Amino acid sequence: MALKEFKNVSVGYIPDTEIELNKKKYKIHDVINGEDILVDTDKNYPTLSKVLKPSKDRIYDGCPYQAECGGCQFQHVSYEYEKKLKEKYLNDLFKPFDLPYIKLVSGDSPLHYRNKCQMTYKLSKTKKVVCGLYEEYSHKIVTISNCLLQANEANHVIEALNKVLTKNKIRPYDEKTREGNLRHVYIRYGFNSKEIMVVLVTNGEMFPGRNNVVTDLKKLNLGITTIVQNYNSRDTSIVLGDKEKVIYGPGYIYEFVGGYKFKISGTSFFQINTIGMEKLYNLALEKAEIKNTDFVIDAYCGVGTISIFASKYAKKVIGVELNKNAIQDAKINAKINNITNVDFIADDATNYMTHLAKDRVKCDVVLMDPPRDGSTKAFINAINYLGARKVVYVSCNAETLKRDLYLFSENDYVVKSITAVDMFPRTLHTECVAVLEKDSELESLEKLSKISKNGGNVLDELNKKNKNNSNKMRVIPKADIEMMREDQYERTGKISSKKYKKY
Ligand SMILES: C[S@@+](CC[C@H](N)C(=O)[O-])C[C@H]1O[C@@H](n2cnc3c(N)ncnc32)[C@H](O)[C@@H]1O
Repeated sequence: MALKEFKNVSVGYIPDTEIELNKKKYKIHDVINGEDILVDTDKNYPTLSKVLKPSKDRIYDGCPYQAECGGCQFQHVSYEYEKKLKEKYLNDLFKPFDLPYIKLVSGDSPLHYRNKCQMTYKLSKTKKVVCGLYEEYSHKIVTISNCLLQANEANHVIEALNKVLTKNKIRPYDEKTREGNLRHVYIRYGFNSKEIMVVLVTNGEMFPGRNNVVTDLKKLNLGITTIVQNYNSRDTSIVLGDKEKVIYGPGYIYEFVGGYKFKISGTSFFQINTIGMEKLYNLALEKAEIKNTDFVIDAYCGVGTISIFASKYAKKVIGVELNKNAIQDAKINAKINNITNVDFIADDATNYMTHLAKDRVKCDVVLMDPPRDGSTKAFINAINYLGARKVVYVSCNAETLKRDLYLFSENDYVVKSITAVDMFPRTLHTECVAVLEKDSELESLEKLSKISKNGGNVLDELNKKNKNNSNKMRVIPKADIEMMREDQYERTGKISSKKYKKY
């Protein structure tokens, strides 16, 4: 083994360091700033062999799969150190906005917090059915029997299920040959309801041995309340296909959060950290300062969780979401919680907001929680026309949040604060709650000049624009509407011709 020593390595926000070997650069994972390390240079890709001088922040009781598994990035450091790194990253990233210090609020225990688990399958050398997560940047499956982030209940089901699958000679799906049956198993666990949903993702509808697997699983009394078969025969790395069959139980589970009951189907989005989720929503609503006369829009609403949390403060809440199944669940969720001031609409959020803006609808507060790739320019422009007093932007991707905050700043909105909630301990991710206010033009200009590289020029532009528009009720120019529609078309490939109610 050829070993090479690197002293006092330097690490940024992500716990890896860059080394140079034969004029090529390589990333070495799982190191801490200032450590001396020994690197094995024999392999195709050099790897960490030994830490010669460990940092005081290094821990040794983290996950045994950390070196190979791509699921976590911080299992080798103390949780305190991880939080410090994440907080520093966020404060540096959002520095141009000149905000109060961004605090990272802890979500929950850093271990066994995930209510959702998703495993991929293969045959072991001894022909047993085993499962695990992918290696970083690859589709090589690292066999895992007890993931430290997943709920213990889900780990128990996975362990028992693997034995049942082996006994019934189930063939795991092979990505290369596209043969075999079982692709993934996806589990949802209700920490509060104690209900468990098992989704067997198969390569198409045919699943020989399915009935025996289900019978054997039920006999084990693991607390499984429903089993669903999801068909996915596409050549894709997306886990779930779009067709499913309920094999046992109702096909969904319920979960209780913040005193509300939520119905969750296999394909609907639900926050993966149940305790963190309640903290996140309460923080977002505290920041939103909703009044009982307010019309609130909850965009990208999923199964309606934030809308339902907001309903007790607002006069009316509209939730909009692309996934039709999630909207069906959201409507049921409002009903089972006896909430009558919330409506849900299945549509692309940009499309919906653009139509509202076109119809000169006004709203008071916008709550938005888009997926990782963030929102759109047209969505943000539309909020300007809807005149929301406040926007609370919940984001699981700080980079796209930053991009979108710039777009808000080009409109009449000022970013007031960002608070982060550590919903995903031991991984690189965090959830941010950004608060924006429609503010006096003067303050917008001042902020914009601070954050823009060409502050002076933008100021002149805005001064001109504001002079023309001052004291006038805004009328959306036709060209702007076309621009919004085009932008929306780029993202979704379709424009709805639906007509919308006015509120
Ligand atoms: C991060 S999740 C938030 C869901 C919900 N707010 C929650 O906390 O459970 C983002 C949601 O946006 C939905 N979504 C994705 N693209 C969308 C679009 N273009 N328009 C509306 N909703 C969209 C997804 O289906 C998902 O439910």
